[in-house]
Amino acid sequence: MAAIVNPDLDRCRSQATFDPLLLTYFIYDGPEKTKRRRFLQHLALKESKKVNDCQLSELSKEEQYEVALQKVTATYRRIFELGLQDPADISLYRNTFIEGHPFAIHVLAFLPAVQKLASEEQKAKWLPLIERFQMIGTYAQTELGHGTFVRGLETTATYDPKTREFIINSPTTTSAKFWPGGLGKTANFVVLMAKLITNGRDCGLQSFLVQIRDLETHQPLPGITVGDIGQKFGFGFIDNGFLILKDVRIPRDNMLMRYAQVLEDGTFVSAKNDRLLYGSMTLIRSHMASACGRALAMAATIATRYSAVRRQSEINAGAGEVQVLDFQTQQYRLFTQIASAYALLMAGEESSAVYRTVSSEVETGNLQNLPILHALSASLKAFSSWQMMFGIEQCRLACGGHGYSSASGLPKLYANEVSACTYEGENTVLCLQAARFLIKSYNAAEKGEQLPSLAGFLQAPKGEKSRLTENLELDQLIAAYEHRAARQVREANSRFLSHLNKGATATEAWNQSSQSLVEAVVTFSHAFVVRAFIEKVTSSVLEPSLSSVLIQLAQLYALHGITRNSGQFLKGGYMSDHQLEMVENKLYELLAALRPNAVALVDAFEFPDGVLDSALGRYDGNVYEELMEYAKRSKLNKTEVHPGFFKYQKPFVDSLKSQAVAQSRL
Ligand SMILES: CCCCCCCCCC/C=C\CCCCCCCCCC(=O)SCCNC(=O)CCNC(=O)[C@H](O)C(C)(C)COP(=O)(O)OP(=O)(O)OC[C@H]1O[C@@H](n2cnc3c(N)ncnc32)[C@H](O)[C@@H]1OP(=O)(O)O
Ligand SMILES: Cc1cc2nc3c(=O)[nH]c(=O)nc-3n(C[C@H](O)[C@H](O)[C@H](O)COP(=O)(O)OP(=O)(O)OC[C@H]3O[C@@H](n4cnc5c(N)ncnc54)[C@H](O)[C@@H]3O)c2cc1C
Repeated sequence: MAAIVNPDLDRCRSQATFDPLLLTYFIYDGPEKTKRRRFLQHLALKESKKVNDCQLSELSKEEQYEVALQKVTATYRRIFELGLQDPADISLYRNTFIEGHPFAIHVLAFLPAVQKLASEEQKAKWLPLIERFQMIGTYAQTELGHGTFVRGLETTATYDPKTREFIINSPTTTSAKFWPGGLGKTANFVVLMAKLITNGRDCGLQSFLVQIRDLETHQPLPGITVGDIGQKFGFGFIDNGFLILKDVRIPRDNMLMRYAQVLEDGTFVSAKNDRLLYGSMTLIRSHMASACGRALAMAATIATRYSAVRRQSEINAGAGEVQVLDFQTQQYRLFTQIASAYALLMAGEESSAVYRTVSSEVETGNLQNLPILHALSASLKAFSSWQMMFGIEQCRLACGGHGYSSASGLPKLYANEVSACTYEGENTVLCLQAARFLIKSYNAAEKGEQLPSLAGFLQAPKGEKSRLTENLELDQLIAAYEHRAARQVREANSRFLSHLNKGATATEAWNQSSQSLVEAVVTFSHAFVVRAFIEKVTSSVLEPSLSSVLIQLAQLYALHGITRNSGQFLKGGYMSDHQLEMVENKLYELLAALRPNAVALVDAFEFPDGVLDSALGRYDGNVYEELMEYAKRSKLNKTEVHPGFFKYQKPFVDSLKSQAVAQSRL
């Protein structure tokens, strides 16, 4: 029987000025892919429930790990049975079946690392085993003492030409591998980053395939100490681990030898470019804007549906309590996050496309565009994870008290997803990497050299004024963001030069201008996202009713960024006070204009209830019934009177009672 939909939510849906199905097609690349998506999600949810219907967030870390392992093995069993081949189908099916799991790094980093770093011969030997989970691995780079500064890693791999083996050691406490996902209890192999020493010479960081556990007993192999690192902020279902290696011998063939090699006699043949070693990090970073967009879209769906159901306070006295979605402040909070979610999804498509182009060039030995890919993937990873982090928290706050309850699904979403600001490179550090590219490009532009299109905005003439009018011309919005980015890069460069001129070394001057450099990179990424959003919307063939709403959303995204960073747009008189005031007025107008479409805009993401896992974000809006059910399921309600009452509370109260009686007798 179809559930009765909350009437307020129903009315919101009927007010939409466009067909949300057309938007779903736009998001998921057409009717065919949407149909397939629905089919796979339906199948995954049905089967997932059969395997285990408990909520991971209600379990202890140990229980979460076990259930996640149970579910991920069932997921992949079904994936093989169904014969799913397309990576997009596989990740959709898996991510619907289970929210997170201990095989994540096997799939996302171990497999790609072997694909990218192993020779053809090595790939032929290992990939079939890895793909069929006969080898389960993780990516072991970070150590207790170093994550960011990869050149500072201390694990050593010393070549012994007599036995043609590498001897792997963790020589210090800080050299223990620490954090790799799946290392704690799951993996039996690692791709290990270690300092290669051969013929007495330190040849820098290289990658090695190391077996750490017996394939039958799963016991650590001799010389291996391995375990889980304990409770974390989120990600309870992943066993991030530590690993200490003592005189562990691996055959020479286990160095991943696609780019660099050690010959039998110990001669080192270096790679054409050392940075190719970082390929699997670049892969994940390139896809993170989409992942962040998805997470923010989930939060925005929950908070928007709830805000349509929640009635509180009156706007006009005596006219009855309104849906909280009618408050302008709520619209500002939520519609800007809906816009951000769409913006990150569009930018993610663009950065994945850049990844595909450049990585196929790299495959053919053309490394010319690698710095561009590195700068884009690093900066966009940082920008999108920061926007997502801020956005999910805004959505949670927008749900008032119930947003603080785990029933909302928002605390766990935040706790899991916020890690994206740290893993695959701490955000600030990645911004500083992208800053190197921008500063080099800026200086090249000053010399009149041709720039890659990604940095083309640096060539725009200085001293321009914004021509943005009340029509909110899309090209003028892009121009405003690119002008701002160019100016921030110029300012950061000037700061750097002024420190140099005062006698600082280049590295000191870089450090003294680094906050300014990070801000310049943020403005660069922001401009990239604004352009990607606008170009995607304007270059797609859309029904006018849909296109006008998406344009409003893109305008809202751009105007919101201008108002939040108005100082940077006013600098040098680029925008006038009048224009800024107009931008603010237009932003408020857009909030009102988008109000009838808010629920349809989030419905179009088509997150099934089983994926949102939120009492507040249910499609049918039966929020209060579900909150009450959730409360009743609390483990504390299993007994009417908790044993703690007799153990602690009553003795305490009684002791005070008898003391009071005793005192009254004095
Ligand atoms: C069909 C597609 C399938 C897609 C599958 C992927 C899907 C992914 C979706 C993901 C979404 C959700 C996932 C959720 C699950 C959780 C996953 C968690 C995974 C976590 C894994 C990890 O965290 S692994 C560890 C990551 N560690 C880091 O990132 C370390 C950060 N540090 C560094 O990268 C480097 O050390 C450094 C760059 C900061 C410094 O390096 P170094 O000391 O060597 O150098 P320099 O600063 O001197 O720079 C030297 C020059 O090299 C250039 N450089 C640096 N890095 C790169 C690179 N990656 N590529 C190219 N070039 C690079 C640098 O710019 C310098 O150049 P110059 O300026 O010219 O000198
Ligand atoms: C959930 C999770 C999963 C992970 N999974 C894996 C995995 O599978 N495999 C793996 O190998 N690792 C993994 N990691 C480790 C992760 O990649 C590192 O934690 C990350 O790269 C940050 O490095 P760090 O911890 O050394 O931070 P630090 O570099 O110590 O950062 C501390 C502070 O110092 C600042 N800082 C450091 N260097 C600079 C600099 N040069 N300039 C300016 N500021 C600087 C940072 O900005 C930050 O504010 C994971 C981490 C997490 C949280």
